[in-house]
Amino acid sequence: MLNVEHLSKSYGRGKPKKAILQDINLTVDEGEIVGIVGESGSGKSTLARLIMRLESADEGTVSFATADDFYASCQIVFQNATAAMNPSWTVREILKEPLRKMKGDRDAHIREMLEKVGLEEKHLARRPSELSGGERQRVNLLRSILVEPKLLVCDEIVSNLDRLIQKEIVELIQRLNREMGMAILFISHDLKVVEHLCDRVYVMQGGRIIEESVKRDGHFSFEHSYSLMLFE
Ligand SMILES: Nc1ncnc2c1ncn2[C@@H]1O[C@H](COP(=O)(O)OP(=O)(O)OP(=O)(O)O)[C@@H](O)[C@H]1O
Repeated sequence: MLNVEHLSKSYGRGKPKKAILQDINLTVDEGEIVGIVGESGSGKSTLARLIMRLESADEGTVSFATADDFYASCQIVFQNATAAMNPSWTVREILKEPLRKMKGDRDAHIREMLEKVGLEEKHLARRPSELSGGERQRVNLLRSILVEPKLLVCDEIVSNLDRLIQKEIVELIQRLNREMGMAILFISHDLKVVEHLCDRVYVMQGGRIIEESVKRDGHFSFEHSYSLMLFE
């Protein structure tokens, strides 16, 4: 469904420029949950931005099988739910915004989807500051899935949450995948969460994908020394 081929990106005006991504190749199939792991600075978020067309690549292509309306097919959730939301808006206003092009009853659609992420109607009248961290991340997630995308890119979405809320959000992602058939590209440096959640994983180091593994019997297996060290 998502096909990334030979993607490269550099930043800076100097020569040589700083290479951030080099010859990245990856796929996400329909209904799959795919992880991307790697240490801080390895290029994971840059890759997410390129996949979402928020920035252009220097070389390579990102293609999406059902790309007739990219916005409706592919959505992203970022780590910092607080920064991602207008603090003066109510949850209802925040959720209505991505549906501005929708024909029909936007309120009814929001009410129907609220339940999918474990929120209630009482949350609609609140502002982000009146929600817990877990509730804020649910609103953030809900905002991205209201258009029922085929692919959801999650960039470190459980990183700043405590273990219990992390678990709830991971279960929520699993449910969205199961019930809505949504494919997930889950970017994280939390290897435990990735091993639990993902069917397949790519390991990034220094802007390159150095290894890929498919989960068997609940575990990934690696050969590259860097991946072995990460997952040790
Ligand atoms: N707009 C930019 N201009 C210049 N350099 C950038 C820009 N965005 C990212 N970088 C650099 O690209 C490298 C990769 O950053 P990126 O945020 O993609 O890594 P990451 O793996 O997501 O890290 P983290 O896990 O800490 O978020 C870093 O060295 C960063 O400083």
